[in-house]
Amino acid sequence: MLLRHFKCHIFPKDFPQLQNDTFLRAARGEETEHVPVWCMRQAGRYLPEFRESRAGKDFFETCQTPAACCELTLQPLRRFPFDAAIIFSDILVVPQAMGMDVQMVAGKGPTFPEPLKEPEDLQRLRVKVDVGKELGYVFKAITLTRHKIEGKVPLIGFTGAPWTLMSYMIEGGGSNTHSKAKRWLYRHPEASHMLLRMLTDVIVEYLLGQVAAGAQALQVFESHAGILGPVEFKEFALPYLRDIARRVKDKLKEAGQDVPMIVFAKDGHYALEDLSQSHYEVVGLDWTIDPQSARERTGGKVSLQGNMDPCALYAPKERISDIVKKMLEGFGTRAYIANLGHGLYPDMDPESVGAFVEAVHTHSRQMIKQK
Ligand SMILES: Cc1c2[nH]c(c1CCC(=O)O)Cc1[nH]c(c(CCC(=O)O)c1C)Cc1[nH]c(c(CCC(=O)O)c1C)Cc1[nH]c(c(CCC(=O)O)c1C)C2
Repeated sequence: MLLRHFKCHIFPKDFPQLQNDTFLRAARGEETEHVPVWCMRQAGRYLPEFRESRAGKDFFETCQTPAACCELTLQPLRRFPFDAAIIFSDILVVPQAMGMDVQMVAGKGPTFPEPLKEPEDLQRLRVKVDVGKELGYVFKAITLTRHKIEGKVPLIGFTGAPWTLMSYMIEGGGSNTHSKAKRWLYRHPEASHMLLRMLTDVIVEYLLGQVAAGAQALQVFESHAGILGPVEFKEFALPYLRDIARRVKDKLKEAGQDVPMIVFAKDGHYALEDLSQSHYEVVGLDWTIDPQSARERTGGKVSLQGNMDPCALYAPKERISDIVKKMLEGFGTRAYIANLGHGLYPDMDPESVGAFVEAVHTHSRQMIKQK
């Protein structure tokens, strides 16, 4: 069913031609004239126009309104010469599609009023999720944005990874220890695997639907990798990350499509070697990893993305420029996508973001010319 859905959606959309494919080429390890750059949470509260658009509106209602998602996605591009855009949405729309209630509580963040407590609670989840019906609003937002972006830069689709989503579904929201979710791993390993498999199935369809709708790259956020150790990561996170990439790629190949995939496992430095052999073209890095050692440990198998400490944006402009230069020297200019090591924070100065983008472009152009 999916492939049919797929084929009839991929071709007739007549999207404007892509003008800047630097990000896609870097993802594939090809030469570029400058290092491409984008920021996680670039569509976010550090922009006054974002705060104005979001004011007084429910967060998930905004996610369900394609025109609003499109506008929020495009806002940062009007200010800065980013080389990619990421669709405005949230990772928690997947648990919603599986039948869970998630609300955005002011001052607290996303909250599940009835989190999963015991394995029996898995029965509350939808057995078969109709992804087109439940998440069609994301696909519409992607298609609309692909048109409105006018081919300026590629559009990235995304999802949360199974372990990260599982931990939210059990914790009921953000957590410092994630001990409720980790309790499942140690006490209910079979039910944990069952939930992770259910999530994986939905995520695969969700990502394929995003590509069919117009996404030109896909990022998988394993934001809670750091709460696991190497043993648990190998058992409860890595197999599902691999399965997602393999299944998505197999289906895309059948449809004659090739879309680069990025895996970002926050604080998962212990898994870097494994991640670089997980069928993703790009491995995203947080700032706790030294660029050179990341290159050595991934052995030239993948492109790398990251990893300036977001807090470096609090530094004066000249210092940001120096930090960027060092980062570029560490990673090298080939097979590299500049980004922060995690998302932008709401109190960051848009001008510093501009300085970051400019420093990446200016220094990398110079370095590439001197090669
Ligand atoms: C801007 C925003 C988003 N989500 C949330 C906000 C802030 C709330 C608001 O603006 O009203 C709530 C929002 N959504 C979430 C949180 C974190 C909650 C917590 O764990 O405490 C918050 C505050 C959950 C979430 N949501 C997301 C992640 C993975 C990335 C990461 O590690 O930060 C996670 C963990 C993904 C996400 N979320 C969002 C994007 C948009 C595109 C972009 O990056 O520009 C993306 C990619 C958008």
